[in-house]
Amino acid sequence: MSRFWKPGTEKPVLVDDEEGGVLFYSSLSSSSGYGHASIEKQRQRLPVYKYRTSILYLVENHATTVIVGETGSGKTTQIPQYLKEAGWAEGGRMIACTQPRRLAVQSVASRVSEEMGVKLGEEVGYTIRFEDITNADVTRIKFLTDGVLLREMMDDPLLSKYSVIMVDEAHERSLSTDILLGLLKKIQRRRPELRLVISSATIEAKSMASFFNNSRKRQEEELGPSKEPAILSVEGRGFNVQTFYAEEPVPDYIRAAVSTVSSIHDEEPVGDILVFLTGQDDIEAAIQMLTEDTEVTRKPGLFVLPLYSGLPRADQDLVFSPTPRGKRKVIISTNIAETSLTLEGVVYVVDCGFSKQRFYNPMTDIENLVVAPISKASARQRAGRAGRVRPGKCYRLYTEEYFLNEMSAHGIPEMQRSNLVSCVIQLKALGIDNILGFDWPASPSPEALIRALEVLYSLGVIDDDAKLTSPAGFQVAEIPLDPMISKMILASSDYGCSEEVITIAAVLSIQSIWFSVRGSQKELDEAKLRFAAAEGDHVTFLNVNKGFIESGKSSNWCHKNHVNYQAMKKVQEIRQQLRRIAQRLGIALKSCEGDTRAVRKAITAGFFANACRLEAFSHNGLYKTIRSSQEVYIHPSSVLFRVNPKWVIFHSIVSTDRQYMRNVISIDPSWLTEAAPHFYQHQQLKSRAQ
Ligand SMILES: Nc1ncnc2c1ncn2[C@@H]1O[C@H](COP(=O)(O)OP(=O)(O)OP(=O)(O)O)[C@@H](O)[C@H]1O
Repeated sequence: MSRFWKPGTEKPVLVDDEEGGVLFYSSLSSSSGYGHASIEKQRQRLPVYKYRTSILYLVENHATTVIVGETGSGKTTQIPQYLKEAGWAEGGRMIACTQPRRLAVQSVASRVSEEMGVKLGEEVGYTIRFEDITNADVTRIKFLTDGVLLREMMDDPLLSKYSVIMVDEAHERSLSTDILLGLLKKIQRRRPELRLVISSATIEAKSMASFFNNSRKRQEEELGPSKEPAILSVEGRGFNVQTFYAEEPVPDYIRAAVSTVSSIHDEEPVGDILVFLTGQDDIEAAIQMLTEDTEVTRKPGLFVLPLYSGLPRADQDLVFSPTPRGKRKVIISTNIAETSLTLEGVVYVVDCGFSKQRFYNPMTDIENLVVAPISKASARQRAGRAGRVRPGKCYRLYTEEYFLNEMSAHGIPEMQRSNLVSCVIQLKALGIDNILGFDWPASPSPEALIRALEVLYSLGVIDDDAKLTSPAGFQVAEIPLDPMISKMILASSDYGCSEEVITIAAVLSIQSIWFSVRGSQKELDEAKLRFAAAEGDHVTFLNVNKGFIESGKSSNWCHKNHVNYQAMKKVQEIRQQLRRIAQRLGIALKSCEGDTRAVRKAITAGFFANACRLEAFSHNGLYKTIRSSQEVYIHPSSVLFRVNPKWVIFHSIVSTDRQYMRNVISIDPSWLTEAAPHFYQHQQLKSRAQ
């Protein structure tokens, strides 16, 4: 196909054989105007339909049912509807279906409402962070992120309004999914009438079922549903997806992805292309290569769209819009498009084999976001974005040998590679006191838990008995952000700078506000200099935001200043949401009118644990963290790169050849003891200062 593909290796790895249960059915287009009878027919052609009776029988008779079925077989869109049709949403009860990602929640909710012929937000609705499209009186099927369901437990610990909770894409093992699974198991003991459905295309069904096996622990086994989980395997898939592997390892996956898109466009029949890369930077680089004016890469007829979580909603929605006539859509995405999504026109998938993943080391207390190889389960999910409404092709930018012999079957659960501060505060807010003894689907390391407790104690969020403090602990738990950011917002109230700190919190919630284009680093650096503040990146963000507002939120202004217009729009959206939450918590909205000392003190109140000091006599900008003496450097993207103030605080770490601090501000060390006297003793800072 292109120089990356070995002719003859067009083995359809994902299907059994030509006759292997391949079903053909025509697509239900969103704008098709098909009648309800036609929709019914389409639903009946999905592989899961043959299992409708078995699914309903198992849910009726087992507290937990684990359902495994190929991507596109109909689990997400159909099972909630079957449950509703069978009466599980009668008497004011609701059916919940969780997804790890916001985008998936929105898109499946809108699909299901369309299939049911109802208005989204009425019988079928969804809730994601900061957005609730449901109606408490009429919504019967509710799609939501697993994080949102966890938050609902704060008001309703037994989730009493739900009769069935379907945890979809459970193979992802995100932090929130695992906390949710642990808590649902607890709830089941108190609510025998609650039913759980755990579903995925690639889950280890047996181990999930054994986690939920409560049968030996209960006396009243004869009463109610069986406590032994049922496992159901849905056979059959939608359409054939042929898989192609790279002939040789690929040295530069962005270039390889671009070249594969070019080849598909030149040689393959119509159909949109979905490309998986790792993050915004990769995506922007690929888009630039695909649209730059050279004969090799510029392809007329391509309609290229980015897709990543930091993109404003309206721009994300473009990927679902019909492809313009005579064009081929190319969606270049992070793994937010990996699960549950059906992008109707997509026929070709290009998988780079990597994603950005968190890795936390409790010894150094450093969490990195690193580009790491994906698992086979992820690769299958990515391939599964093709073949949903017609046959498709998946191009893997790695060799078949690598896939078969080196790629791990499943990724490491996020619980075992994350900083657990957010997780612990959520459990505390739900009254789970014995965190170390909690029944986890995969236990986190005790060191990581202890580190998290230490940090929360120092933030003043938990007390000597490890209980949430009042009001600070409860307020921090209430803000749906990382506890360190939430604490920074709370502290801004004391320092009279909540407006500025809320802007900073909004900027820190997205990947980057800068528009970086390969080959124009110099121009970007120059643009940054126009806003650079001697105090560091956070204050620089305030300057950029001010410029953006003063320009009348102009895209032209952004373009001239190498600022990402989409990102700035998103910042304004998040800002408004955070202001509303702050008001609810009684935080006075106030500007410090340029008092950057106040702003930095508020940041220190949240991020004191990330303090570092420049090593004495360091000529190359070597810093050490105060807590664990880890060697770190200021990232070249920071305005403090080469400025090297003596004391700094960072927001996050990225690892490449070294550990780099991203988003850095300079501080006065006395603020550390002021903000966290338990964490830093004067002595410790003094000895470090020498
Ligand atoms: N928005 C949509 N437009 C057109 N067809 C759709 C849409 N959403 C779903 N479908 C059809 O319904 C099928 C089943 O989708 P569904 O999301 O329920 O499958 P799934 O088994 O949950 O897949 P996955 O494991 O990938 O999430 C798709 O393969 C597709 O044919």
